[in-house]
Amino acid sequence: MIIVESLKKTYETKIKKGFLKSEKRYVEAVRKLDMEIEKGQIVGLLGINGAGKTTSIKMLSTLLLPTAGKITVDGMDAVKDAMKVKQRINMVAGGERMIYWRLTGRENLWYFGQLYGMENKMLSERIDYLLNLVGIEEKKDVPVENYSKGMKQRLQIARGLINNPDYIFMDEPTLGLDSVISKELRAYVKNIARKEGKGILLTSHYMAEIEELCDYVYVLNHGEIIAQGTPKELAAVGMNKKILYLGIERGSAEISPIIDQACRAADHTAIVQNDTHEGTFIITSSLDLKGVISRTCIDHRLVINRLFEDEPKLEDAIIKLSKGA
Ligand SMILES: Nc1ncnc2c1ncn2[C@@H]1O[C@H](COP(=O)(O)OP(=O)(O)OP(=O)(O)O)[C@@H](O)[C@H]1O
Repeated sequence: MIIVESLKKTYETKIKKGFLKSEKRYVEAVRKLDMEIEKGQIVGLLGINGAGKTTSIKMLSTLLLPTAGKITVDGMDAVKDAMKVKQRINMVAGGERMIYWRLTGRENLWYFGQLYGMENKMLSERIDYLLNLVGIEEKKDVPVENYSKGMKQRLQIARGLINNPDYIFMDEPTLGLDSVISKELRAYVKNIARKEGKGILLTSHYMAEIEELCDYVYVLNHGEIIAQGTPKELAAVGMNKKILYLGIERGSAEISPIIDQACRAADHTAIVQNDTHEGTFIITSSLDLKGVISRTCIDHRLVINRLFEDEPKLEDAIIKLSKGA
């Protein structure tokens, strides 16, 4: 398990003040980060631009030294035992960084495997396995510059798995990919966690991706965790009113006051919008009015053809949480 305790990163920068003078400036990119990542789990790290996600991932990947706090990877300190920790982790970045275009897919994996000091036979077997896992075996001897965007990103994932890490940090892995390729890539990410038992930390600007993939989510704002929970729990935060959609067969002008009165009797703040001709209603209330509506329709012999609640959206919750903080 990875345990992150009170992690902090302050960048020190210099601003030019005149010809010879400069002034020191401090940016508190991460103020206090506490989180846990278990093997086989996909954990999301969310936040608006500049919240501190990339800085956090860089510290977890041992690329950046924390100013304060502690990261423990399976009992090992990520700063003191950095060399041992490096063997257990890896990072996958979005876009086209960290791969060499002139080299083939196989040559890229060979190069990165050698950086980990892997023995030739073992590395060769690992590469064959990974090329197969991410589905680019057929193109393994083609230079990467001839790969499609999706293939390059699958190669990125294979590169991130080259040292057979227990934990992978993925920073925007589907950045710039179209929805078909993103979907395909999400399936690979899921497989890596579920079948290979890897612990994954994922940042993404695509909320649907976080909702689909993550078991647990941390929301970062100005370098601090302001909320955490399952995507469903977090999405519910953004929704303080329930929105019900009701459809009634053979809509007529008489139905409208019946539904309106029944809803307002249960919750006087309820708002009922309707289209009598279509027999459709949108009901906004702080209470769950499904039972009231069903009973009213039965009493008045009205046939319901649809009654469903609007699903709360993670995106709305994140915006609300960030604004509130
Ligand atoms: N090398 C650096 N030196 C100084 N300040 C930095 C440096 N890197 C990042 N920052 C600042 O730290 C803060 C957090 O940046 P970071 O890139 O970690 O956020 P982020 O959540 O990943 O943002 P994005 O979603 O835009 O990538 C920002 O205010 C940024 O300007």
